[in-house]
Amino acid sequence: MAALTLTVFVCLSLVAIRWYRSFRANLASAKASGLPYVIVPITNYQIFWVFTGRLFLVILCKLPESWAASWIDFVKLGWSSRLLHQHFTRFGCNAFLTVSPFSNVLWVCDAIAITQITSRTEDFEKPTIMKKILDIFGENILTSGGDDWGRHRKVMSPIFAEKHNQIIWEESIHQASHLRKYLLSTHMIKGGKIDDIAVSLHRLIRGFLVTISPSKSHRFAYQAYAEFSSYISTITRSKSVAVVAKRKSGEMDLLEALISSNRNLADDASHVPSRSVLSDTEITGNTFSLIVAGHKTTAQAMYQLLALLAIHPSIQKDIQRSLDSHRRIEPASPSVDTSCISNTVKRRYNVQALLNDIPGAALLENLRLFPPVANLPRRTVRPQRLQLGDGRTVTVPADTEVNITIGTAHRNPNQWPRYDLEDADDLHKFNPGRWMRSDRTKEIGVDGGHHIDARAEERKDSGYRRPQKGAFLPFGEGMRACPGRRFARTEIMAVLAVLLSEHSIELAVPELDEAGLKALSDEERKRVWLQARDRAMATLNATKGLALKLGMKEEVVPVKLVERGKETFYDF
Ligand code: HEM
Repeated sequence: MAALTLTVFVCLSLVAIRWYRSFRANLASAKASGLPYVIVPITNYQIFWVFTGRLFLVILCKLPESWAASWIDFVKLGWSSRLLHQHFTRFGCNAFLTVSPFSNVLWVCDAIAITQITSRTEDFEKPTIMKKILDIFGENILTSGGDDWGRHRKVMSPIFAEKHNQIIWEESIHQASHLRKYLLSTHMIKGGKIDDIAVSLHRLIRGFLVTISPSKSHRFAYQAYAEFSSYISTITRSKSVAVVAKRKSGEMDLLEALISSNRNLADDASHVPSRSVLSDTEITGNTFSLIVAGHKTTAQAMYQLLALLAIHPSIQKDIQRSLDSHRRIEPASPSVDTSCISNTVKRRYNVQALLNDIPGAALLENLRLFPPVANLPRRTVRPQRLQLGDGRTVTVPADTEVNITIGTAHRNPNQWPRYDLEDADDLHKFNPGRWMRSDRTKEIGVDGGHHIDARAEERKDSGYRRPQKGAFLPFGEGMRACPGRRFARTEIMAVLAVLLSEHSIELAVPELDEAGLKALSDEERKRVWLQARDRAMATLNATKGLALKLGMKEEVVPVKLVERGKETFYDF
């Protein structure tokens, strides 16, 4: 027993010495960096903290405020989405370091610095923690780096081509028509908790693939993993067969296009080294990456936009007017037959016209306020010089975890013009008008920012005001920017067209049925509406970053779909 105690004591002492040394080194490099810094006991990047932090936080939160006030926020996941600019203001800088025995973390919402970080992909690389989590079905575009990433991107690029937009539009219209039918039959999306496969996958990782664990959730997670693996393999095999038949006709869906692109490179192996071709496992990994990168992000953006429109009926009206004005004149009756909505809407709208008008501006404003990807993680291997917007040049130490806080960058008062000069809270408000070049009613003062176009490609297809480069990046920036952004925008426009051309989305009040709502006096109705609106806004504001959702159940805003003109709350 004494020997065991001694061994444990020696081991713990060695670990403590190691941590102390590493802390000293991290502190010294933070001091030399020229950046403000704060000392914290742990970083969110420690995998064991990601999964157990909530337990320890219960204890840490009981510490006297004088001990913990300076650092407690930084050990909580998603602090930047909740507190936004608060700590940046405290440090008087749009970038600062947290220093711990494990690593230094750079938190940054400075547009000039962000642009350098996202463009210097070798200096600021993707961290390996993502790799451990997202490689479970095979290496893929999300987790690879350097030449390997180039290989994945090259094989995948044909599936993001403009010509596939039509498939996306049509399929989205089709799916949205089902959603519309569902909403009309069940009356509302009930407020409640979200659960999905991502939760199961998260549990799987947390359970360290424990197939024989006594925990029900671990076993459920393993089952989800096994079923999903088998689903992806089956679908990939069947698509491989389909590709052979469809290769000439050019009528391939996205997965078929991916497989075909890989085969084309394989056929061309005499000109291209064969290592540019993806293995079967990598194809499976990339199929999974599309689901991870494309599904949750777009679903989240769509949900938030619908909730915001239910909270802002007058903006919803503007969108409906825009849908009306962009509706092509049909030779047949303009009234919509519910059974064939997909065909009518498919023919009626031009997605680009919608993107260029209020619906597109509302989407941008939604992505500004609630970017589905809240943080972009990067990492330095060597010390890196970085220029900040205030003119200073600092040195980010080697082995620093870099965290671009997108949500904070999107509401950074130093980089964003105010739309409404009289409203101090303007940047926290949903105001699609701020994007419209034609809306010159309230011209804006910019503190240190300029209106310059972020991407030539996006400039081409929109008449929007563009914020300073690095200040708006819901789809990332630089070489690793989201290749699916056009898809996402098309999908979301299709959903708006199907749901809002003949109907309105309204906040639901689960505690009152239709009869109860009808019986209310105007004054009571207004009170109920204001309460529902404040509750809904609080729910949206409490939404944390997407990555966090992998392990958490979140409240959603309850909404319902009603015929246009028969809304309960439309006149407030
Ligand atoms: C509103 C919806 C979406 C948002 C907000 C979004 C956001 C992002 C962001 C921020 C990144 C960059 C990550 C980084 O730099 O670390 C990214 C990358 C990526 N996205 Fe999206 N995305 C969306 C939809 C989609 C869709 C629909 C697809 C596919 C169909 C997709 C596929 C990808 C892929 C493959 C990457 C990795 C690119 C690379 O590393 O080269 N995304 N996305």
